Amino acid sequence: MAINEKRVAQHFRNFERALSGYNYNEPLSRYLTRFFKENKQMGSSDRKMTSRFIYNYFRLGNALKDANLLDKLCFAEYLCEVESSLLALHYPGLAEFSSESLEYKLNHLQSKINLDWKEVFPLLDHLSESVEKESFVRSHFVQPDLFIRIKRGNELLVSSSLKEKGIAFKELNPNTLALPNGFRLQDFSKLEGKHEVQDLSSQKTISFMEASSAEKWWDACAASGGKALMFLDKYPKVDLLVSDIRLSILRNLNDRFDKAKLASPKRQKVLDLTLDTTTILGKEEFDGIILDVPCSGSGTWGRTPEMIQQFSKQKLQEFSDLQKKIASNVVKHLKIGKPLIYMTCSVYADENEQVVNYLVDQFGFKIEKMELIKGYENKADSMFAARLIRMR
Ligand SMILES: C[S@@+](CC[C@H](N)C(=O)[O-])C[C@H]1O[C@@H](n2cnc3c(N)ncnc32)[C@H](O)[C@@H]1O
Repeated sequence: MAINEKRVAQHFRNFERALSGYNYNEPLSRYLTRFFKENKQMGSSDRKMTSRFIYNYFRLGNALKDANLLDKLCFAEYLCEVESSLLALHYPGLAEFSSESLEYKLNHLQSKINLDWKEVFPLLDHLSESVEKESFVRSHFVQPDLFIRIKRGNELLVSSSLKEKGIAFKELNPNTLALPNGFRLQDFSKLEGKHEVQDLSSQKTISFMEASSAEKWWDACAASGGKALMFLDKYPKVDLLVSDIRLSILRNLNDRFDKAKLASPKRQKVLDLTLDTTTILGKEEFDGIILDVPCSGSGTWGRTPEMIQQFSKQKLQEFSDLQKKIASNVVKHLKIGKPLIYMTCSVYADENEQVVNYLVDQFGFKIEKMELIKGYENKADSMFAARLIRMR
């Protein structure tokens, strides 16, 4: 491979500039969109390389903290790519092994430069017990897939349209497809409203939400309705109340329902679940509550690796306290004998099993089903879900 040294140096300078302007107050993807808009002189290959470098850099998380920027990027390129001009230029000895497995390359860097995989991801000793630590950490060097959930009744139409266009996809079940990352679904206007972008593990949580037609349910942290859309696609006759602390996000929910050509849930409320909910809901009780609580999002950091360096024990404690408070406040609105579906997109026991155990101890819930859904085995996010029955 002939290396254009000037181009490689230019790509590295672009990366340095993009990185130094990032202040972590917004998602990296949004920052980069703005950065590219403000730097119109950058061509498409410059933009592509800057994105690649900055994402790969963040994938190293907290490892190699003392290494200089160029070295760190080279090692990240080694782990994340099978071919890299930057690596070939600066570390030709490593570049020779670029096409080896990730496991091999991690071991190689461990022996060569003391890279310790245990330093990549924060607070590994807090992970839910069933997470296999090394595989989980390793998964952060690979970009997850893009998953869609096909609305019931549209399975054939969506998959045949993609086939017609020669798009390679994996069918995981009739309603779930994995697509190559970066695939521009928005270019397929014909398919609008017939599918939702939704991670594989998130789709799996539907098995925790078993409901019956005439029931009344509450999605208490509905956000823009990812779970609500999935729930009502399966249980269209359930009477669903959706609420969130943010009014703006409920507007997004309505937009998504409009696009999906589904009637938005009739009952919507802005509700802060850390406060007394009876002022708004009175003594209302539900046949089921979906509680997809605010969390660290640590099961999704393969998509947002910029978050890895920002996390701390204190933040974890704050999330765990908030989750216990929110869960405690919704319990009184659940009928006895009915399920609370507690969910996070976190891999930390403090936000998962520990909150469930708290609910069991404080309110006598029975655990019907509980699982850390291991997305890292399928190029997907990891999530936690539990179906808890109120016994008293
Ligand atoms: C993990 S997201 C929910 C995702 C959503 N269920 C979905 O599937 O798209 C958590 C939501 O909790 C909301 N939230 C945060 N603090 C809250 C509070 N104190 N009371 C109610 N909702 C809160 C956030 O606004 C956020 O939309």
